[in-house]
Amino acid sequence: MLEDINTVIVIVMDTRDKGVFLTGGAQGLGRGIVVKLLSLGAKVFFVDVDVERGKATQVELQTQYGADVVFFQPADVSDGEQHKAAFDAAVSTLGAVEICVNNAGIMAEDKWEKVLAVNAGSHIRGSLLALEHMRRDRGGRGGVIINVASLAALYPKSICPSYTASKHAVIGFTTSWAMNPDHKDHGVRWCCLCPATFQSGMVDLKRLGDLDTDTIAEILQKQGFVEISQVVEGVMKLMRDPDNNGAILEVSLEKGARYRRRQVVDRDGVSDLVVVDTY
Ligand SMILES: NC(=O)C1=CN([C@@H]2O[C@H](COP(=O)(O)OP(=O)(O)OC[C@H]3O[C@@H](n4cnc5c(N)ncnc54)[C@H](O)[C@@H]3O)[C@@H](O)[C@H]2O)C=CC1
Ligand SMILES: CCCCC/C=C\C=C\C(=O)C/C=C\C/C=C\CCCC(=O)O
Repeated sequence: MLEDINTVIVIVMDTRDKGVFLTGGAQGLGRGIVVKLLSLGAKVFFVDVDVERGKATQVELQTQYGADVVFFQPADVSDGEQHKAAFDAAVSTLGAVEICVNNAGIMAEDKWEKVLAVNAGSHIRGSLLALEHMRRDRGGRGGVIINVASLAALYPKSICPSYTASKHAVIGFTTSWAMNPDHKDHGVRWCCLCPATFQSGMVDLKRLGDLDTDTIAEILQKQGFVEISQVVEGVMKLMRDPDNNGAILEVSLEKGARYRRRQVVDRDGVSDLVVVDTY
């Protein structure tokens, strides 16, 4: 009797020896992603505007993983020149960048121009720098760009309109590039991460400008937090599947990690968008 064997072989992106450029890696989610990638054998170049914390993180991680696999450069990614200089330094240090994580972000409703410059501007610039470097049709190796958005990219949030606008911009930009007809030639995948609230420097109520901290504390208490480790696993999920492009991955307490939308790359080109869920 013949057995019915349905074997599905999934080849995941191997992160070993891959060059990674990440923004906002000194603490919080960025640091969590750096640690995970180092544990999987990647080489990471991270930047942060917080010089002291960045240096301390570099020293700690070099002691644990080796001086030749993790590098920190101070940079304010709302400044185009600093951002480009840091990306160029990453390429010359690592040889090539195949994974770019645009993670740096701020919440400061009283400084909306800065919020847009960091949360949207640096994600757009970082993506374009990475695309230009990675694209196979111009001599690169292909790769993946992960843009860290938020649940606030998917819903209106009356408490932080500028932050919400900046995150909606990230989704619009990333998913539009994912539909680019040259995808097959350039070989660069585009993904967005949309986590719910997790404990980090951003959830320091002293840093939230003139927002009503009592109300916020009450809301956060009621909602609860996802773990950074869950969010980091979401990043890995986006990164690993080499056919995954145009994905929006939500990570929430209620639903765990689930795709809102993704576009699977067909070997002959870019397939139709697969709408997994709508809101
Ligand atoms: N904490 C949360 O609940 C959530 C955060 N996010 C997003 O996750 C990302 C990471 O945030 P967290 O880890 O929570 O915050 P965090 O404040 O702990 O870490 C952010 C890092 O980015 C750095 N940074 C800020 N502005 C920068 C600039 N101009 N140039 C370079 N580095 C800069 C900070 O110095 C900091 O080290 C952000 O994009 C944030 O919007 C998304 C959903 C939920
Ligand atoms: C001003 C609210 C502070 C919330 C905690 C700090 C950072 C959270 C960043 C996020 O990206 C979390 C995702 C979405 C929540 C945004 C605001 C929460 C407001 C409450 C709500 O309407 O859900």
